[in-house]
Amino acid sequence: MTDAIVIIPTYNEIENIEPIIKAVFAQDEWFHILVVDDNSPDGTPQRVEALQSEFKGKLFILNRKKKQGLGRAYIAGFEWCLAKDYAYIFEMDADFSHNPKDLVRLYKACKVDGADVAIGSRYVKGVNVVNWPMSRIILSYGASKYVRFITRMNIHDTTAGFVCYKREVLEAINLKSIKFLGYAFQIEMKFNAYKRGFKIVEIPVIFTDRTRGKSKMSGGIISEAIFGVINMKWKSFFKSYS
Ligand SMILES: Nc1nc2c(ncn2[C@@H]2O[C@H](COP(=O)(O)OP(=O)(O)O[C@H]3O[C@H](CO)[C@@H](O)[C@H](O)[C@@H]3O)[C@@H](O)[C@H]2O)c(=O)[nH]1
Repeated sequence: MTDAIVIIPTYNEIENIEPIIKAVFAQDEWFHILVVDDNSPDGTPQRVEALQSEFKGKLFILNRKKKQGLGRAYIAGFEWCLAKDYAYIFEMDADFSHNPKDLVRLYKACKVDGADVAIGSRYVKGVNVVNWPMSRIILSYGASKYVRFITRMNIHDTTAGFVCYKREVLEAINLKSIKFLGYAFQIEMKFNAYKRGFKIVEIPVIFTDRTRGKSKMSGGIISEAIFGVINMKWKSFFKSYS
């Protein structure tokens, strides 16, 4: 019986979805996968469904009606996983920017070494990013520094999207209260775990930019993060995290 599931959010990932599913199952035969798709028009959900008979009982898909952002997709995925009895719930991109081989390192950090949240971190020592344009590195690294300054969280990679959460963390966070839609969602989740005193560790990983398909990064996602973080910190003065 497995205790771990990897959530992979997808929007138009037809070129990546089959290889990433196979790469995850190749790491650990016990991992399950939940793909959360926002009605991708490129056939991503149909490709997942076609693979379900090959990976019976361990590959699941949550089909959502329309594109509502990374945050909403993950919240729906977390709720799905919490309704089952998974103890370790992962976030991972579909596009191989996160190396599936690192899944086991994050898993062990939680299961063996006792972390509540294990972050696959690009910025523990310097910048471990391959093939990103300089503008994107500056944006991401700058965002992490900015968030660290505003929130005072002792985390280097606050926007990381490669994370293992212990079930208890997701149960403690009021998921309905998580408002951000884009990558700021990643910051809000970590802030909530940090405020509640959960043990958060950063496992150094190398992030490699996608070679297939397109990033969904947009100006709206950036401004949500810039202004949203200040708002989140301000509201935290009046909020109880117990
Ligand atoms: N279901 C769904 N999935 C989405 C949506 N937007 C993005 N995704 C999926 O979420 C994953 C990450 O999206 P990308 O658009 O590839 O992200 P990125 O630009 O490479 O951004 C990376 O860096 C961010 C900032 O550091 C991270 O916050 C982010 O998680 C990711 O690792 C991919 O699997 C993509 O298909 C959405 O609205 N809905």
